[in-house]
Amino acid sequence: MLVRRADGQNCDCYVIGVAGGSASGKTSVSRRIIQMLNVPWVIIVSMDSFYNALTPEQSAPANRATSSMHNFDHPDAFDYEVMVECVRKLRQGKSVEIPVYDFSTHSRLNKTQTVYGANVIIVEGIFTLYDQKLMDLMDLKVIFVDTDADVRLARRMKRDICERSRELRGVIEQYERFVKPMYDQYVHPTIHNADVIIPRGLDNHIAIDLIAKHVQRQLKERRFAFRWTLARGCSDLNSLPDSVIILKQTSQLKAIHTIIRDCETDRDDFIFYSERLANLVVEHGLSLLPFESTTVTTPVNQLFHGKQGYHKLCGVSIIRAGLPMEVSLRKVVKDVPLGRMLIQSDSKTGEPQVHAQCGDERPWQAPTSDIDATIATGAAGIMAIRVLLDHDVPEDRIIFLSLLSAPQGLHSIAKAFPKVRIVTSMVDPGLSDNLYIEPGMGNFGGE
Ligand SMILES: Nc1ncnc2c1ncn2[C@@H]1O[C@H](COP(=O)(O)OP(=O)(O)O)[C@@H](O)[C@H]1O
Ligand SMILES: Nc1ccn([C@@H]2O[C@H](COP(=O)(O)O)[C@@H](O)[C@H]2O)c(=O)n1
Repeated sequence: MLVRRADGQNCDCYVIGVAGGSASGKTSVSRRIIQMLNVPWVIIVSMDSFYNALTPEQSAPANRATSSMHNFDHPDAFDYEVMVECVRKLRQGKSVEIPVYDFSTHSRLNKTQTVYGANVIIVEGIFTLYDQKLMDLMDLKVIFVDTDADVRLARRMKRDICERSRELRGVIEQYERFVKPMYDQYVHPTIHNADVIIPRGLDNHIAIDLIAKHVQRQLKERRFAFRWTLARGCSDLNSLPDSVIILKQTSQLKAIHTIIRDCETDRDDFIFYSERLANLVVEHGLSLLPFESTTVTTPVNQLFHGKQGYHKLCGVSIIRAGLPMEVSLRKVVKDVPLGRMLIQSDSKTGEPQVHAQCGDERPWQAPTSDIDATIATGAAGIMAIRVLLDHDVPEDRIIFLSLLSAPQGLHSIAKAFPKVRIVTSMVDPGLSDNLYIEPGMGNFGGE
């Protein structure tokens, strides 16, 4: 069953907004909710990242001396357009570049942080319940952390001096001139937009527990949605994303596929020919690696100008379907470090879940080959790639190798991770009602 919201959108993830005065505990409450939720892929997006950059005049050294000269507590201090676009994309499972804000210089740094879509997105900030377009993206709108003003001032003094390089006098001046009046005029009235109000913030264990349980229930109800949303999210099955590389459809390749797909083929032949197919895919994937020029001396004392590159490679296979391909990678690249991931389908829902990850003694390095025998909806592939990204593997260094794919899965992975290249030996027309590739090659890697 595909769960749909009243506005007709697919429920692909759950967005919670956390609003409240400065130092009321928004960040702390958001982190606590993550702990209590205990689900994979939860991210916090802070409004602080979307402060407008000061004008050159405002940021001149003379004016920068104290933060009490600028009003950072007025709703206009934020770039809602960019923020709404970021949250919208994250909600669709796409990756975004979030600006990095520096509180000591009141400016955006020249770098961004790549954030990937998640199951739950927590958006926190003083004005998260101010902008209608932002609130329209929220499922739980949300928690207004209402904490006493004197408690907030005390926390803010401590935090701003220790973490934001501020002087005590400046913190108090800023508080009296901007923080307090803006809170009374603009922040506090947004309490009317909240679905849930938490007095005392982090100390209110019961309220936080209730919220976590509510979100868990909602996620449970939607657990069918992930694979179905991916499968149905692709409208154009005839064209494929640019990041997909399909092996040349030669007669030899088709002959190998014919043997593997034939239900009459015996086990030995199946293993032999699927290994041959895996070798072809692995070899093609390796040809995409960056190679450096090098020169060697031949046995007749002549120079040969060649290439080298395998030393930075690491393979990660998705258990169990990816294991036969691991053998091919080991055959082609001697001593390649290998990691493995177990992504199992939930027995009732079929939803993929990461159960275990293990690497060999060497850390996962870039470039990395992520290998799975088939890509159907792309759900397991997306999970596997997220794990690699969490281990700081750059997206553009990941090459996903697969023997057989469905267009839906290729589109899903490419939409979420456009920089990941996907090599596959063949693309079948589509998916069956129970989300198997058709005509397919059966349960590859099964008993
Ligand atoms: N219930 C609490 N008890 C004690 N300190 C707290 C509590 N909640 C938050 N803090 C502290 O107050 C400061 C501001 O909290 P934070 O969660 O960052 O607030 P916000 O995100 O609303 O600005 C942090 O140093 C945090 O550790
Ligand atoms: N350059 C800046 C930008 C913002 N502030 C203050 O930060 C507060 C919001 O952040 P919280 O984590 O406390 O929600 C806001 O009240 C601004 O006054 C700043 O001091 N300098």
